Amino acid sequence: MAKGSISSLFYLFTRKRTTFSNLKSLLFNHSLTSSSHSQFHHPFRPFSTHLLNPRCITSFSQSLTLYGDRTLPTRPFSTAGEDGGAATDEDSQFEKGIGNFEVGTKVSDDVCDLSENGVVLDYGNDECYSNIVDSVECSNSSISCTSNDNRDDDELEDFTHVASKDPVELYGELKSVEKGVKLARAEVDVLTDVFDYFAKSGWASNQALAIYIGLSFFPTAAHKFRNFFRKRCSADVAKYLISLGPCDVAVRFLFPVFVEFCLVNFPDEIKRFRDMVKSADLTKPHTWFPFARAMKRKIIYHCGPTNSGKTYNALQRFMEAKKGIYCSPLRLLAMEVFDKVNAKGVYCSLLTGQEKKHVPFANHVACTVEMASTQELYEVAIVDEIQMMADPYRGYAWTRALLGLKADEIHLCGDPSVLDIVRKICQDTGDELCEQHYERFKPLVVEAKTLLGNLENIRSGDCVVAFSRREIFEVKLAIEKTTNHRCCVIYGALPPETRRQQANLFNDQSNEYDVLVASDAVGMSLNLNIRRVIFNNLSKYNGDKILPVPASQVKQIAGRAGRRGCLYLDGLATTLHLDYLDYLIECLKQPFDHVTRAGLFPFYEQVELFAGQFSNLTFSQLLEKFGENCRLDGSYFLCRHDHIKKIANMLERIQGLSLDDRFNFCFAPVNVRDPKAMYHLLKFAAAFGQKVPVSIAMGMPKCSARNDSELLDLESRHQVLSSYLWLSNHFDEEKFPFVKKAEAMASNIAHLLSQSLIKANWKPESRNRGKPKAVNSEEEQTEPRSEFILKTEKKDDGYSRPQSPVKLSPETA
Ligand SMILES: Nc1ncnc2c1ncn2[C@@H]1O[C@H](COP(=O)(O)OP(=O)(O)OP(=O)(O)O)[C@@H](O)[C@H]1O
Repeated sequence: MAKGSISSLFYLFTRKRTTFSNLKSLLFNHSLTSSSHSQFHHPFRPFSTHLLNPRCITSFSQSLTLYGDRTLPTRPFSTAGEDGGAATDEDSQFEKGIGNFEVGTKVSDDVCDLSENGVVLDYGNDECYSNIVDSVECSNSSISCTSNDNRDDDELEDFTHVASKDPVELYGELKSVEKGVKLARAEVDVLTDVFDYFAKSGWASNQALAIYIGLSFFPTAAHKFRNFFRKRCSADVAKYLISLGPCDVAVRFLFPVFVEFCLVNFPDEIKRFRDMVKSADLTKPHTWFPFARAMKRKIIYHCGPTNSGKTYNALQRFMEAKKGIYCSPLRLLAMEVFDKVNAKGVYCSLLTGQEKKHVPFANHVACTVEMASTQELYEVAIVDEIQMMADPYRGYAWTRALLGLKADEIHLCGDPSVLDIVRKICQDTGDELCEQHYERFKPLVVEAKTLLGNLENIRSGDCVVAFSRREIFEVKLAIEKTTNHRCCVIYGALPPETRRQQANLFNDQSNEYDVLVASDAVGMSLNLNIRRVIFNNLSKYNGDKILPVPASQVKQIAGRAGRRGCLYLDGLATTLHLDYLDYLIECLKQPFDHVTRAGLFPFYEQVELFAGQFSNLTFSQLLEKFGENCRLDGSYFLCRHDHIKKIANMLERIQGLSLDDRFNFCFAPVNVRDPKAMYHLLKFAAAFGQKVPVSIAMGMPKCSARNDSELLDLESRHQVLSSYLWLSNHFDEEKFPFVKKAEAMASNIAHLLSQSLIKANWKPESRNRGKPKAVNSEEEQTEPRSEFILKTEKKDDGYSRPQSPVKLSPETA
């Protein structure tokens, strides 16, 4: 008997007694020793790569170096959504992958015909296949013999001529064969095991990604391949595989033939998966703006701390230019620039998500950064607060502006934290970068005495900074109770008009409102007559836990004191309590962070392209899948979009919305933690979906707030109107015919809010019971009430004294 046959029989004898798990451990042992038999079984053959993606070649050659090692090669690209960790858990990956791609899968005729063509053996159907697998899985007997990997050399037939066969040639031979060799049932069982092993191979499925066989489609492809192969394979090839048994060596022998098979038989599936991968490709974002790339742009980075004249200088160039755009992080700032520039005789329009104020003959526009046009040509563009490109939620808007603005000169204003990343981006875009470094006009002095925990030490021109709405009103109440000072308040949930009114009230020296109590919303660019910034505390709730306020933010806020042009010579910064002083000093001493990645988010067109690959996913699932599958360069991160998914989920059951509509609705500015705002958004979307004019469906309060819940109600109502106006600007205006009414209502409510704040002297309530509304910047956050109270010390005056962040978090100790 030939050596090969002996070894086959030997294998066949043992396989029936092998449990599936033992088979796995056997294979594990086998793979550890596989290098030893590679020398006589399978001189590793290069397979045809002329049709393959270069990635395939790279990853395949990587795998060569790992040959005989159990480590799986690095996946060529991120497909976490499909395999969820294929490299580490082959079985679970196999389970996960099965069937997902089956929907709509079209197998070419050649493959479909196989079942009717030249059937030699009778177990090519799925039932038989699963029975065979089951029989292996159900067997409980343990292994009592060694695997074929441990056989003596002289037991083995020489299969070098098979092992070294060119895969294209081998595939050609298989294709041309009418009828394969007739095998005994036991031999067929072995072959089935070999192909079963192949179908479950993490290595093979991973490598197949390089020819765009997705992980979910891989089992189907492997199954078709098995049918094809088994019915057409020649005696020597069959014997060779039987002699190998189910092992990595067999997988590596089969894989190149499998590649040829897939390229011929699954062009549609390959194209579909390639399109999906391509559509989730966010690499090289600078190439998304070919017109901007065709321009010779000069980037001027005005780089320095707060109050150093960066924006002032950039605005000088803006006003000199024939045509300019100013991109602001906040509506409020866009409005300020709009007013300032027009006051200087330079016609300038205003464009924010909520309002369009077109000034006749204006060539300039002040807009919020998300609204910046990448179509228009400008002489000068300003992108203010450029460090926001690292913002986890909104960073993409700054990145887009930097990459896409078509302007001869682009002035970036911001701190140095994103300087490195801007340098890198300019290298990619080929733009000239010119750095202008600035120093603060006035020194910032830290008052070591602090307020010793006593708000009676408040002085005129002080700004107390607190990090939640509740705290702001508590502090205001305490100051007004214990001193003769009156307080203005500024926080993110207030409409820009109200914030502006409060800022003017504070800046105006002729009234009694000489103290400001504000959230970190005060940190961005507002020009305020602040003598001293006092941190009420230096910890804030980040939506998950209470953490120390980051040093960059502390600097930005403290920097508001003593701005050029204000009444006070020096800028002072201190804390309410001595406990915080060290942390404040530490923050102010710290150099700026060096951010290495900028935010990115796909355009609608990219999401639409991606959506084309999946017919049955909801928009939220689509975003999830995109997030899992997208590829990014090392210089970028995908911006967080939890709030978008939240809205997407809420709108899921609304009929009549296209993908485009959903995308737009999900970007509407709404506090996802405000049930009233969410409810109205849902109503707007429902009406829009029914193709009826979207009405505001909300009454107008008659008077200013008399308590905190009425104040909260006004804030919510303003936000609903703000969403309505935003939607009217992002959809066909005919669908939102009550714009004028919404504008009037919003303006009235902003006025009522201003009036309410002047007399507000009540204890703060929370919007959601147990979850007080935080007011930190534009991105509102909430904090768990119970946790917060737990971490504060109640004082006799009813004012809560928070603990030092150093005590709250060991990270800062
Ligand atoms: N050359 C100047 N002449 C007159 N006023 C100036 C000059 N430079 C700056 N200012 C004023 O100084 C204040 C701070 O300037 P600016 O807003 O440009 O600083 P910044 O560095 O951009 O600060 P931030 O980062 O906080 O916005 C502004 O009120 C501005 O009008």
